[in-house]
Amino acid sequence: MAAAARVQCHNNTSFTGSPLPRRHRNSSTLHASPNRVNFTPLKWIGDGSSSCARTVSGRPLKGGGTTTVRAAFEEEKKTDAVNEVAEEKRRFTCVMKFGGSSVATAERMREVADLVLTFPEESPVIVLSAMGKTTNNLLLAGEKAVSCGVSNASEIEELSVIKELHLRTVKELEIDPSVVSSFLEELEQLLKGIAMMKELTLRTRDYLVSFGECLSTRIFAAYLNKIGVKARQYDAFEIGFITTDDFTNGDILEATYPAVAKRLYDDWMHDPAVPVVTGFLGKGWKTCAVTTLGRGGSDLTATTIGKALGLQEIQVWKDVDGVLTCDPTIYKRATPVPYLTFDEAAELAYFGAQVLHPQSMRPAREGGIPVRVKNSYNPKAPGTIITKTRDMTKTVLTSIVLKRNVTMLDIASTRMLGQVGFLAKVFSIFEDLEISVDVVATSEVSISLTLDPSKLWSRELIQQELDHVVEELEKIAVVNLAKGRAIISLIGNVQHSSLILERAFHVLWTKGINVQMISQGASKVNISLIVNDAEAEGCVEALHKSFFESGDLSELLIQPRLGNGSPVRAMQVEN
Ligand SMILES: Nc1ncnc2c1ncn2[C@@H]1O[C@H](COP(=O)(O)OP(=O)(O)O)[C@@H](O)[C@H]1O
Ligand SMILES: N[C@@H](CC(=O)OP(=O)(O)O)C(=O)O
Repeated sequence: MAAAARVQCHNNTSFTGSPLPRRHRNSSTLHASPNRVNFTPLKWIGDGSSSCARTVSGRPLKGGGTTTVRAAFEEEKKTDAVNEVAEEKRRFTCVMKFGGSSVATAERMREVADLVLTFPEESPVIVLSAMGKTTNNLLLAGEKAVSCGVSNASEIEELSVIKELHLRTVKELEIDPSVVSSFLEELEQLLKGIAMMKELTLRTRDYLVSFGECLSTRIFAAYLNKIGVKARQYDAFEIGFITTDDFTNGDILEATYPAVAKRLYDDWMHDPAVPVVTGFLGKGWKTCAVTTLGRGGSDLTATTIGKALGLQEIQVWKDVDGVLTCDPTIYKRATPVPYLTFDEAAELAYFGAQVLHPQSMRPAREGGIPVRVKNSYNPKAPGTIITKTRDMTKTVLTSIVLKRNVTMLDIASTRMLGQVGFLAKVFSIFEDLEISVDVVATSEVSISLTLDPSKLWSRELIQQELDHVVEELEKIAVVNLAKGRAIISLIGNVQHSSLILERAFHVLWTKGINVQMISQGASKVNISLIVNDAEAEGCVEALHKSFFESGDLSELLIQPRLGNGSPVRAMQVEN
């Protein structure tokens, strides 16, 4: 990231300003001008009437007469003003998002603040998630409130955990507890309200979980101010993050980009301060109520800001050394993947790698902004850099992703409808019921597909919805429903699909595993295999050993030959 310190201006020259107000900077620099944090000392200061005048940039002025000198000086001032506006617009260089694990305690908040200050040439926008497990605790507290009775709402264990964590944090960071106290009181009132109503709607659920990010960002901004770094807290739903009204899973609307850019730039021009923005939250465009972007949605907040401000880089700081070859909690010998394309990262996230939010690559890809995944516990690790393209010549497999608890449906046509009508009808049933389909394999008269469990909120609902789906499908087909399946997604270069499949099937055959369905995504980076859930972890481990721990697979790549016998050139996958 240090390399990114040099900021590229619109006019294609570069400057090395330090717009980040920081404790090391003297206050006269900071307040040199209300609109400028970065004050470039003039090499020559005067009224421009001297015949031996030099320009502010130190170049001798052409011509000697007073009028000429003054005119040239005025001209340079104008150019400066234009450049200054260009510079001001380029004030923010990157967005730095820190997840819950990165800001779990006071100690972690201190370390994150130090980390931000380690890059003195950067001028970041900070995005934070809720501290540690706060989102989970808020959700549990809400669920308990529904049935605990008003008089017991204050005693909900998770409420005490949340209060204790945030009050301890402000105490340890030596900041004013009023930063959080009114929020904690309001949270308790909200839980009493839920207890009184005996219901927790999705809208209330979103409002409830928003307390997590509202608290963490207020604490962090107060801490930065305390250590002399001027910072300003923002609730995303107040600064233009406009979403659909799909509570718990809001989709960012286009209007967000200009609105967020305007607000952050305007505030910066008026009174520069490091923005500290709540991740995960938005405002429904019709209801004007607080929405959330789906679990892990702070990544999406960060990439949205990156695109809105046209930043140089989007950084997402996690508790792992980047995107790994598989989930380290499934198999601990996973290793970092240094480079990924947006396509690979999106596919990986969509198929269940918790490390990135599934939608978060979209704004980065649209804005052409590189995303760097780093470890806040180990900042020296290079991490993963995600870009539009990368050299895929030697890439076979990049990562293995496991999605558990998947339901598979085999749907065979009763031939009441023609081939086209059959497929259309099947998918319209899923559309009507708003059920998301993950992996599909189809023949003329039968379809096998899997349903995404995370799109359905609770277990009861899953059963209810499944019954409904089967009922509808049985009007046109014979349906076989199989629960307890898992999707193993092999993310890599599908140009080498034969090699990938040969390896994968050999490994699974050796283990006596029966693959129940296979699908190759149109994205050209994903091959999905469906196996029994109970066998899935063992499969991932065996596949990992074979693909990543037994020599360089690229050496096995046989240069494909064209018809005239010449080798195919190195391939660059375009997304
Ligand atoms: N392929 C993968 N690479 C890295 N981490 C993964 C992968 N798959 C799953 N994970 C999990 O994602 C976690 C990091 O994501 P997340 O919990 O969202 O971090 P944060 O809360 O810090 O944003 C890791 O601790 C790891 O367990
Ligand atoms: N706090 C929210 C949003 C988020 O992005 O969290 P994290 O960055 O810790 O995954 C959640 O837990 O879903």
